[in-house]
Amino acid sequence: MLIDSYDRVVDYLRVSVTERCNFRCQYCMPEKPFSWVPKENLLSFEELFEFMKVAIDEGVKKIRITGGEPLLREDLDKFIKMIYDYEPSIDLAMTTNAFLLKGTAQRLKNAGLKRINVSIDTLKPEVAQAIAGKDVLKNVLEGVEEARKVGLKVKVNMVPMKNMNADEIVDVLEYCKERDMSVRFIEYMENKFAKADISGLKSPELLDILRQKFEFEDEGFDGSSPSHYYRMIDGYRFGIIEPYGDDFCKQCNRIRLTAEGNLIPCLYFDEAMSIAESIKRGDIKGAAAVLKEVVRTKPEKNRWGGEDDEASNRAFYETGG
Ligand SMILES: Nc1nc2c(ncn2[C@@H]2O[C@H](COP(=O)(O)OP(=O)(O)OP(=O)(O)O)[C@@H](O)[C@H]2O)c(=O)[nH]1
Ligand SMILES: C[S@@+](CC[C@H](N)C(=O)[O-])C[C@H]1O[C@@H](n2cnc3c(N)ncnc32)[C@H](O)[C@@H]1O
Ligand code: SF4
Ligand code: SF4
Repeated sequence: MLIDSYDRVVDYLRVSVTERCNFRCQYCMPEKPFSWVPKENLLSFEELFEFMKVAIDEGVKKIRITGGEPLLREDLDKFIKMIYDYEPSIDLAMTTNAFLLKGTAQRLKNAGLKRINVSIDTLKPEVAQAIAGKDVLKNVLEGVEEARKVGLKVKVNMVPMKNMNADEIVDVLEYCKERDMSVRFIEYMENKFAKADISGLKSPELLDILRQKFEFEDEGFDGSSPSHYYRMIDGYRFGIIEPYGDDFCKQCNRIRLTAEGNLIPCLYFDEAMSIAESIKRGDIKGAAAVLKEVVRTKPEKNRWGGEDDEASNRAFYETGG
C-alpha cells in the first residue's frame, strides 16, 4: 500500500497520455500556438504500462486516462485493454473533451473502459466556439450520446466563467439531469497559461444561482473525490470542485503521471520525479523506488488563494487536470 507522510493512502493514478489538444480552452491553453514536447520524448504505451503495473502492484485501484486530449493518441483502446487485462477490477476512467468520442466510444468500452468525465461548458454553439477556439459543440454532444448508448457511465465537468457561460449553469445541470449524468461545477483555477481576464464563479455564487431554481441538501465530500456534493429531493446529485478551499486535500489520494514520464505528487506544485529512465532500462525496482519517493514527498495541500493569493505555474493540459 502507498501511504504518504500525512497518513493518506494513495491509490489513484491519473495518467496524461498527451499534452496535445484539439481545443484551445480559454481557461487551460494559451491562445498562441506553441511548441509541443517532441513525440520522441513521449513514453510509448508499453512503457507507460510497465509503470502502471508497478503502481497497481503497489496498491493503485483507480486509473484515469487524461491529457491534453487523450483521444488524440492513436491506439488508446489497445492501451486501455492492456490495463484492463492486467487488473479488471481497476476503476478505469477517462477525462475527455468528447470531440472524437462518437467514433471511438464502442472500441473504448469493448477494451474495458468503465466511465468517462466529459467537459461541457456550454450548450450554445457560439459560446463553445468562443471558449474552445473552434466550432465544437455538435461533435461533443454527439460523442456524449454515443458514450451513453454503448454503456459508458458519464459525468460532466463545467467551468463557469463570468460574462461567458455563467448564465447556463441551470441549463447545463438540467441537460445532465435529464440524462442521469452527474455534473460537477469546477471553480476556475488561476494558472499562467489561461487567458488573463477570466473571472470564475466561486461556490457561494454558484449555489445562490442554483437555489433560485432547485432545492437541495449539502452531502459533503464523497470518499476521495475532489467534489463537494449536493443532493436534490428527487435524489439527483451535483457537485462543486472548490480548489481554493483545501478540504479535499485532507483526503487526497492521487498522483499524476505525464506523457513524458514525470510523476507529480500534487497538481498545484512544480515538483516532479521522472520514471522514464528506469522504465526504459527495464529497472522495475528503480521505478518502484521513484513511486515511493513521490508518495513520501506529497505536499499536505495546495496554495491556491493562499495568503499571497498564489497561482499555479502548472499547465493543466500537461498534467491532465
Ligand atoms: N485542486 C485540485 N483539483 C483537482 C484535483 N483532481 C481533480 N481536480 C479538478 O477536478 C477536475 C475534474 O477531475 P476529473 O478529471 O473529472 O476527475 P475526478 O474528479 O477525480 O473524477 P471522479 O473519479 O469521477 O470523481 C480536474 O480537472 C481538476 O480541475 C486535485 O487533486 N486537486
Ligand atoms: C486538462 S483537461 C484534460 C482532459 C480533456 N481534454 C478535457 O477537457 O476534459 C481536464 C479538466 O481540467 C479542467 N481544467 C482545465 N483548466 C482548468 C482551470 N484553469 N480551472 C479549472 N479547471 C480546469 C477542464 O475543465 C477539464 O475538466
Ligand atoms: S481543458 Fe481539455 S479540451 Fe480544453 S484545452 Fe485543456 S486539455 Fe484541451
Ligand atoms: S491540490 Fe494537491 S494535495 Fe490537494 S487534492 Fe490536489 S493533488 Fe491533492
